Amino acid sequence: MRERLFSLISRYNLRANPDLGQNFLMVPDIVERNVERAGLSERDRVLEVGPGLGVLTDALSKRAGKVYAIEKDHRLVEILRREYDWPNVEIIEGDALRVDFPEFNKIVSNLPYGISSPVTFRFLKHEFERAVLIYQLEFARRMVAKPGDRNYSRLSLMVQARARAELVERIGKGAFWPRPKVDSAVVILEPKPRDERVELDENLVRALFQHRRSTALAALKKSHHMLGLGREEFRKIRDVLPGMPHAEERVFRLSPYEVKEIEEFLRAGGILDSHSPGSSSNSAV
Ligand SMILES: C[S@@+](CC[C@H](N)C(=O)[O-])C[C@H]1O[C@@H](n2cnc3c(N)ncnc32)[C@H](O)[C@@H]1O
Repeated sequence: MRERLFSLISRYNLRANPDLGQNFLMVPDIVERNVERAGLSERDRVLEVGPGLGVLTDALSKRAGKVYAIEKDHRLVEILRREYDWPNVEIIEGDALRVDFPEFNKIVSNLPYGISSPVTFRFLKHEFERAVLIYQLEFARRMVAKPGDRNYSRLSLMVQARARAELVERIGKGAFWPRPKVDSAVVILEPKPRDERVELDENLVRALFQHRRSTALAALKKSHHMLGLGREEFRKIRDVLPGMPHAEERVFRLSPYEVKEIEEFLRAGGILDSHSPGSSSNSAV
C-alpha cells in the first residue's frame, strides 16, 4: 500500500495541499480495522468524504454494495478516475459541505480536519446506522467527553444530543503522509433512537458555554445578550431565572437533557421563543 501510494505521488508529482487537510493514511491495518468496524455487507451504501488517493475507498468497495466518495480536489478526482476501475464506486467531485448527499446508511472517512465540525453536523442531519471517522485527537476527545469531564464542551453536548460517540483508537502522526503536527483518533458515531435525541437551541448552548465553569444562572446573566435580550428586557426577567432547573449547576456538568430542561423553562417564560431563532445549523462548534 505504501509503495503504491508513493508511486502515485511521484508519478503525478503530487504535493499535498494542507488547505484541504491532505494527510494520506499509509497503514493498511488501520484502514482494515476501520472497514471492519463499519461492519459492511452487500446491502450497505457507504459515504466517504475525501477519498484522497483511494486507499480507504478501495477497501470499502470490496465489502460494501455501493460507495459514494466526495472529493473536492480536482487533481485527485482525475487520478482516482484514471487509476481505479471500481464497479460500485461513484466519485462525486465537490465540497462535502455543499453537495447533496446521496442515500447512504454508513459513513467511513478519514476526514479533512478543517471541516470536522460542520461536516459532522451535516452527517448528523441524516439518518444512518454507523459512522467510523478519523479526526484530530483533541477534537475526538471533545466529541466523546462526558458531562463534568475536562474536555466537555459545546461540541460534546451538541454531538451527544443526537448520537452516541466512542473513541476507539488513537493514531500516531507517523501513520500519515505528510506527517501531521498532531495525533489522530478513530471515533464511532451512532445516531440515538429518535425518542432519545434532543434538539437544542443553538444560541442558548452558545450563551451557556461562553462561561463553561460558571453556574447556568451566572452564565446566562453574563451572556444574556447572546439570546437577543437587551439590558431592559433582561432586567424584567432576571428575577425568574433562579427558579430555572439546574440554575446552580456548573455549565460543564450539564447533560443535553438538562440543557433541554433549561430551554423549556425559558420558552415557557417567553424568554427564548420571541428572541431566538431556535436550533439551527451547528455549523461552527
Ligand atoms: C485526510 S485526507 C484523507 C485522504 C484519504 N481518504 C486517506 O485516508 O488517505 C482528506 C481528503 O479530503 C479532501 N477534502 C478536503 N476538503 C474537502 C471537502 N470540503 N469536501 C470533500 N473533500 C475534501 C482532501 O482533498 C483529501 O483528499
